[in-house]
Amino acid sequence: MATINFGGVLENVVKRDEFPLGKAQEVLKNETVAVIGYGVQGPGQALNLRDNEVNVIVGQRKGTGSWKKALADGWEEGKTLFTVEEACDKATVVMNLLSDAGQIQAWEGMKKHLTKGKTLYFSHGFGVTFHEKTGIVPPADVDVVLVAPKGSGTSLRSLFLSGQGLNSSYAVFQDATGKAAERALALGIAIGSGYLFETTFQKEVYSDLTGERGVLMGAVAGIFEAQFNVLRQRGHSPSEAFNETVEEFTQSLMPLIAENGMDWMFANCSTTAQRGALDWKGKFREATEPVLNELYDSVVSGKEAEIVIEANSKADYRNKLEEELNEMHSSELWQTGLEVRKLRPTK
Ligand SMILES: NC(=O)c1ccc[n+]([C@@H]2O[C@H](COP(=O)([O-])OP(=O)(O)OC[C@H]3O[C@@H](n4cnc5c(N)ncnc54)[C@H](O)[C@@H]3O)[C@@H](O)[C@H]2O)c1
Ligand SMILES: CC(C)(O)[C@@H](O)C(=O)O
Ligand SMILES: [Mg+2]
Ligand SMILES: [Mg+2]
Repeated sequence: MATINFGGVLENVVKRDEFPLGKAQEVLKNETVAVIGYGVQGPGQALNLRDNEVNVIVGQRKGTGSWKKALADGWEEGKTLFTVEEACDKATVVMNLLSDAGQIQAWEGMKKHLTKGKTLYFSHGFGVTFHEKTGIVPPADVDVVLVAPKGSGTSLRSLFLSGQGLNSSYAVFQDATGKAAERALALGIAIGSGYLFETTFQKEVYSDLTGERGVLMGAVAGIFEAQFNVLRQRGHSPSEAFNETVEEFTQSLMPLIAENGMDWMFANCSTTAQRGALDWKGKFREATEPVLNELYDSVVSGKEAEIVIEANSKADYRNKLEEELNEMHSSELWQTGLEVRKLRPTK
């Protein structure tokens, strides 16, 4: 553990140099780790574990698109690729990476195989925190831990391959063996996390649901649409509206924020831009803070969880999501984006 001063607040975090991969491999050397679910997070975590020489198998519904993806990634049926229940039976560490709604449907079948001393792992606090809605109550004699990468499974894999890492939070919900924290950290390192920060299942799900509905996805999508619409309605061309809203943000200014913070990005823009942005930033904060509080309340009350469970438990939930994504894809904003991306010079 390292104690880091985050802008005046001291926090303990776990870095790779204190919990090196060798230590993680040692902790996991006698374990059979089953990654259950091969959607987005499943492949990222399973492939990183495999490359880190952890004994890992995959459990997935047979015949699905995800099953085919697992085969294409080199998992072998009957050797390293099994049905969900078979994999849970073989495993000593069960990594539940089914979709959050899928976890409800699969729970009774999985629970049978969670025998004394095994570890049950999640990458979200959803199922356990909202147990009244999900029915997910782990047996008392298993360790229950969480490692939640703060980003897409796709980035978890690509950052691993480029030698970097995605930060993750970790939590222990139940320590039946006295080894739960060590196991969580070992798994966190072995899946390719950058640094790990401690949380609880409840705090993880509250912050995660807020973040993705807010700044990370919902808010950014909404504010892009709003500004693009205003510029188009005021007579600007698609090129101008898109470049001034999205392309400049992702290609020029966002990387500067990532590199050295917001003030650094501001400092690399004109004094004209800095003056105006500093003046308008407060208005945007005031306009959005009530919306974010409304969102947080909706998360805490369980309403967001209910919406997700209700929508994503339907047989055709994927079609419905795809339809909505297609609508986004075919909008003038994102069709402009499609063409603008093609116009990016290549080496
Ligand atoms: N997507 C991400 O990058 C990401 C990031 C951090 C945390 N998480 C968390 O990780 C977990 C997995 O998320 P995901 O986005 O990879 O999931 P996903 O939506 O891609 O689904 C994963 C798999 O679940 C399977 N599945 C769905 N319903 C099922 C059922 N009833 N029985 C058996 N299998 C079923 C699907 O076949 C799919 O392969 C979730 O808890 C999620 O909140 C995801
Ligand atoms: C990648 C995200 C948004 O961070 C994750 O929380 C998810 O649910 O997919
Ligand atoms: Mg999430
Ligand atoms: Mg998240």
